[in-house]
Amino acid sequence: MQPFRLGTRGSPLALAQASMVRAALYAAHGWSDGAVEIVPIRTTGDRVQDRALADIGGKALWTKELDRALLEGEIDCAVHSMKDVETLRPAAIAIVAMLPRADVRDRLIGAETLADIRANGVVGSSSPRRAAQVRRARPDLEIVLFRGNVDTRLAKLAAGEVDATLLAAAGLERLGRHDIGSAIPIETMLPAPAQGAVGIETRADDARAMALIGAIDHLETRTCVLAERALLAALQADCHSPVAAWASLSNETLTLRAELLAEDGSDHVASVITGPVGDTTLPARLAHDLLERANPAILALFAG
Ligand SMILES: NCc1[nH]cc(CCC(=O)O)c1CC(=O)O
Repeated sequence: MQPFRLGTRGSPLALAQASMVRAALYAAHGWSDGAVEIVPIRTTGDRVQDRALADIGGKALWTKELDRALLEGEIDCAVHSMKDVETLRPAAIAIVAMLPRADVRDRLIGAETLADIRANGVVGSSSPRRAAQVRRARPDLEIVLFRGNVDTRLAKLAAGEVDATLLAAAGLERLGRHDIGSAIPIETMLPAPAQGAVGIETRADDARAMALIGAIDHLETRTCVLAERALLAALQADCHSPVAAWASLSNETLTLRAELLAEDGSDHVASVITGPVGDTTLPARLAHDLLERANPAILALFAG
């Protein structure tokens, strides 16, 4: 039988995530070694390292080549960090499953807490959300563009290019580097929508792949992450928009928290909504509340 082909980006983090999906498929279906083939696909986002991804085409940079390979049948499914997947997906592609979510927090590397970074210090980040949240806590800090994979960033930090940087705990964990830096509490730094979640997409008309992948879905994770993505859609946020969101689920009750920030962190608006998990109006209602209370400087970054 032809192996089940699992498309992924080729970065160390992406390959680690693809291996996790392969292991989950082996466990769910009792498949033996070789039944799944990991197919690395190079994306534009992997090639361009010197500019913020928001400035060169946004999240599509990570998905375009994988979408093409999926739609043309070169792969049977595509594995993504859900954080990097555009809010609006082609109708022919379905987000079928997510692995159990990892730690959603950011980790600070180079200092124990934001308060410990030296006065007027420099923090490396290319995330509008992290930049705004850091400057809200520490308006004296300078934020400089910082991209590249985890090892590249850590090397730049070690070389003294910056005093500190921030990385998702989930990515560090998956690379076996969970000991690096210290976790920033969610109350200080609400994470990016979908942070910590690995998702798998198939063609919407491929019933076999949908069933095989559906078997490894972690429903709680998918429910929460889809609520966070629905919020982004309702906000008409793009990757320039400093937005944080985190949904959690307990006893069939969904709690969705979110925060919109001014780019320089000088202003923000935060809100939370709670309701039955089946109530699909929660994300749009939260978005409405946030946009209604946001000042013009924040509003300019949202609603298209
Ligand atoms: N934008 C890059 C990216 N996409 C997903 C992760 C981490 C893994 C995750 O959030 O699931 C990272 C690196 C980071 O933000 O530190």
